[in-house]
Formats: sequence, structure tokens, C-alpha cells
Amino acid sequence: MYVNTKDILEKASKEYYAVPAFNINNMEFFHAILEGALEKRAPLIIETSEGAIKYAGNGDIFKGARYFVELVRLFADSVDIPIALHLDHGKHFEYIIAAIKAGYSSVMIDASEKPFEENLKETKEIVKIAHAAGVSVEAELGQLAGVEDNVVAAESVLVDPEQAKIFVEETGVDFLAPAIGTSHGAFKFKGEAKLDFERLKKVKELTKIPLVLHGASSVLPEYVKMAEEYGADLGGAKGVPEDQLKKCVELGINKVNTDTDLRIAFIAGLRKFLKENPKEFDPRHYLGAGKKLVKEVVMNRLEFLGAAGKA
Ligand SMILES: O=C(COP(=O)(O)O)NO
Ligand code: NA
Ligand SMILES: [Zn+2]
Repeated sequence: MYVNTKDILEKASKEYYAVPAFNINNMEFFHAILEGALEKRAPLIIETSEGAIKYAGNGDIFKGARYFVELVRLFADSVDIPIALHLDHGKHFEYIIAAIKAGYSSVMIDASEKPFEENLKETKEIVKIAHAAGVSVEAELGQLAGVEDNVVAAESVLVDPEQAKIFVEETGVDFLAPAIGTSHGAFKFKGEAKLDFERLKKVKELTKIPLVLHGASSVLPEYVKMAEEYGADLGGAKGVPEDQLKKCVELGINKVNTDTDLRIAFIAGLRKFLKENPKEFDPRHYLGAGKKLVKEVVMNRLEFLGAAGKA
């Protein structure tokens, strides 16, 4: 069934497990993810960036938002696991409104690059509009470094737990993404991976709401290796080590944004298939090879984060 993201995350927050939020840009990733969640009997959060909406609508953001709502609801309404659709990194008012209008379960207002007072003001405004439409809201405090779609920040600026308390109280935001050292994409961390667990613990104590980890992909070596075996150039790719991810969940992270791990799995499957099947040109077959590995990563992550069996 199609639900509000908040319903999924409140339960996860109470029981200290996490639900991955999987980014999609097309139908194939959605089907791979849905199959994995059904097999694992897990709640499912599908999320799309503004770039994904523009891509699906071929430039028209209302069509793009409608496309994802229709695609997700078509299947969500006929299965017995809870499924939510979330706008990831909503930075522009028109995308946030298009998502609310189309029927998204939740929206992120990402004003994290702006000064605290401005982030607070913008978030408060979006919360008022979204809540009036029964839509829940995610916001971000502090900044991730790294690049994904058009989400770029030079250095990561870590969250201030005291500010997080004020921010949550003043805005009424439903779930919060505290920057604790992760970054988007396949090339995280300059040296050793280190996340600020103390800071995360404080934010949870002070805000007591579901928390979100962005840039949470682990950049799984076996998939990187396969992709490179068949011609990919991913030198230096590095993600969040799984033991550190587990610690984040124990400290109160409940939504784990996962995009890069799915992208690497897909390209590994696709490259391998194309190399081994030079005569193939049916898109359902070669895209299907990517889908298969995405489903594998999805099922492992649902199990790893404790979402399996929680539907
Ligand atoms: O934060 C993410 C995804 O992060 P990754 O690049 O680590 O998958 N989406 O909002
Ligand atoms: Na998000
Ligand atoms: Zn993110």
C-alpha cells in the first residue's frame, strides 16, 4: 500500500532499525527495487531527485512528478508492503510544489547551503504547505561535500546538535538529515572514512525524530571490481564502510539514502552482459542484466539495515 514516509520512519525510529531510501531515474530501477523489497517483506522508500523528475518528464517537471507517482502507485496499491515516494534534495520551490501536487508521500526541502536562519525560514514555509496537503517533510542541517546531480558543496560542514534542536522545534519538520561527514557519489572521504558518531548521538537525543543519512552508499568492492573488469573506470571509488553504517543505525539513523550502490551494480551487470552477449540488442535483456544486480544490492541492504521482515 502507498503510505506517508513518516509512517515508515516513525516505526523504524521507535525500533532502532533503518529503511533504505532508493533513488530511481527510470522504470527498470523501480522494478528491481520493488522485487527486492517484496522478497524481503520490507517497507520501501523510493526517492527521486529534481534531476530525475526533469529526466522522466523530458524537461516538464509536472509530467515528471506525475510519471513517478503513477508508476509507484500503480504497483504500491496492489501489494501488501508499505511504499512511499519521496522528493530527494528539493532545492527549488517549483519542484517541491510539483511533487506535492502530483501526490508524493514526502518532500525534502534542502536549503542546507544557506545560512541557518534562511534554512529555518524556508523549511518552515514548506512544512506549512506540505502538512496542509498531508505530505511529510525532510530537511538537512550542515553540508555534505561531494557531487550528485546538481548537489555540490565544497567542504562538508557538520551539523550543530544544539541548532538541530531549535531547528526541529521551530520548523515542525518530520525527519532531519544531519551532516556527520558523509558525501554523495562514489568518491567519498579524502583519507580514511570517518563519521562523527558523537554528534549523531547528540542530535538524536536532542531532536528525538527520525534521522536521515545522505551519501550512505558503501560502494561495494565486488560490484566495483565487476564493473572495472568489463571496462568501467572507477579508480579510487570509496564509500561508507558497512560497520560504520551499522553504528549510524544503532545511534538513530532511520532513512539511509542509497543511489550510488545501485548505479554501480547496474553498470556492472550491463557491462558484463554487453561484453558476453555481442549479438543481443533487446533492451529488456541488457537492461534486465543491470536490474538483476540492483535487486541483489537492494535485498542485501534491506537485510543489513534491519528493514527486512518489517513490512
Ligand atoms: O544521499 C543520497 C545518495 O547517496 P550515495 O551517493 O552515497 O548513494 N541521495 O540523496
Ligand atoms: Na532526501
Ligand atoms: Zn543526498
